[in-house]
Amino acid sequence: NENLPFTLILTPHVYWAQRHRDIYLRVELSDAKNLDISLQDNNTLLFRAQGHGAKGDNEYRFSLEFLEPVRPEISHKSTQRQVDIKIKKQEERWWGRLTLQEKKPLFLAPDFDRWLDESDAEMELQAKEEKINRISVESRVPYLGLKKGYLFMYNLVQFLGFSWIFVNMTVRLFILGQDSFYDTFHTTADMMYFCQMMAVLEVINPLLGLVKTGFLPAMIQVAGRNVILFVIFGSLEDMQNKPVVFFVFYLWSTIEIFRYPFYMLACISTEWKLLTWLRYSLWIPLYPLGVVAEAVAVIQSLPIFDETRLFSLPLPAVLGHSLSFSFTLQLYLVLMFLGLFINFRHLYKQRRRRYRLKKRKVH
Ligand SMILES: CCCCCCCCCCCCC[C@@H](O)CC(=O)SCCNC(=O)CCNC(=O)[C@H](O)C(C)(C)COP(=O)(O)OP(=O)(O)OC[C@H]1O[C@@H](n2cnc3c(N)ncnc32)[C@H](O)[C@@H]1OP(=O)(O)O
Repeated sequence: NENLPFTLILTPHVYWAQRHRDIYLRVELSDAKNLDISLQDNNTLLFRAQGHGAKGDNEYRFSLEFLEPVRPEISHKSTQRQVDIKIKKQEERWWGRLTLQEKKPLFLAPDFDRWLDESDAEMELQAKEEKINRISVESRVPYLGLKKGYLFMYNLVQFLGFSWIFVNMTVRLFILGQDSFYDTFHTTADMMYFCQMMAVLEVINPLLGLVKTGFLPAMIQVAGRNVILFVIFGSLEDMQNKPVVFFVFYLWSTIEIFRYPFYMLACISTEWKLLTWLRYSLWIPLYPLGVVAEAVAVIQSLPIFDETRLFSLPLPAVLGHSLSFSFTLQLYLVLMFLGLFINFRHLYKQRRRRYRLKKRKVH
């Protein structure tokens, strides 16, 4: 009763957190009724309600004089467990503390469920603004919808192609065992040709600014695979029934059945954590293994090129007959390990960037 001077005033526990624009208060009062929340002098919040708090069913009150002025509109929501209050700051800036008085009231504590420090809150704000900008730009520019549609379809087609290869090889491996190694090329090459020809778009896409991929890593990836597929396997029949084809195709398709669905989800702004982890982790064992398998294929092809003189370079008579293509391939072997180094570093950076960003968002 307001008229009785010795009435005991009960205060609920209040937890707080802030963002650059807002203050959040969580009042520990269950089944709160007769809520009276108001603002005095632009910076003092007065709270009164009946509910179940630390001292049982009672009327609870508190007041908070904020460090800086806040806006008059206060939104609140009373649930079975608590009362949530959101207050907008008048000036959009970070406060050093909540209250004007330096000493924190006893009933007040940080809300660690919502707590962010200033730099994390800045990141959150930036991410929100980026998302809003993206959505508003996307709704205004139909071309962006077209871009996402194109990328989604491209990734879907690649996913289906590589899944077909992967499943086909796996089933044959289970049924035929090691015998399946020898005719991988004849059973899957057409699909691999199709997928790898399509993959040329992965070099064009960054050039057109459609994806953020670097041109060089994409070029190394696509050119590297196409040399193996079209020059080593495609042009030498003797290479086509070697087991190395199995290992090369299997390593390529294993990563792609995770990478393309990851991109598909990115196109519709969705993420599955496990898929993201697989996309940014599987390359760690697969990439070096892939390069080793490709190097074995190149090494195995050297004597065949020497023998068949295919793609050999005619030389003036004084320098000999012709320069075997195997010399070019030996040079290529060195390039391959350079390519491995560049792309391994690139993928490592992409992984770090992805997980550093994620970590910051989680806080
Ligand atoms: C210059 C002449 C060179 C001649 C060649 C000489 C050397 C040859 C050596 C070659 C060695 C190759 C060996 C290799 O063939 C062995 C294997 O492949 S073994 C199997 C394992 N392999 C892998 O794991 C590699 C798989 N490939 C890749 O990861 C990519 O091709 C690569 C270019 C290497 C890296 O990808 P990227 O840079 O795109 O990284 P992100 O996935 O993080 O993407 C960056 C952002 O762009 C968005 N993005 C990219 N592509 C798409 C797409 N198709 N659709 C939608 N969005 C896409 C992606 O979402 C990222 O966006 P955000 O940053 O917002 O998340």
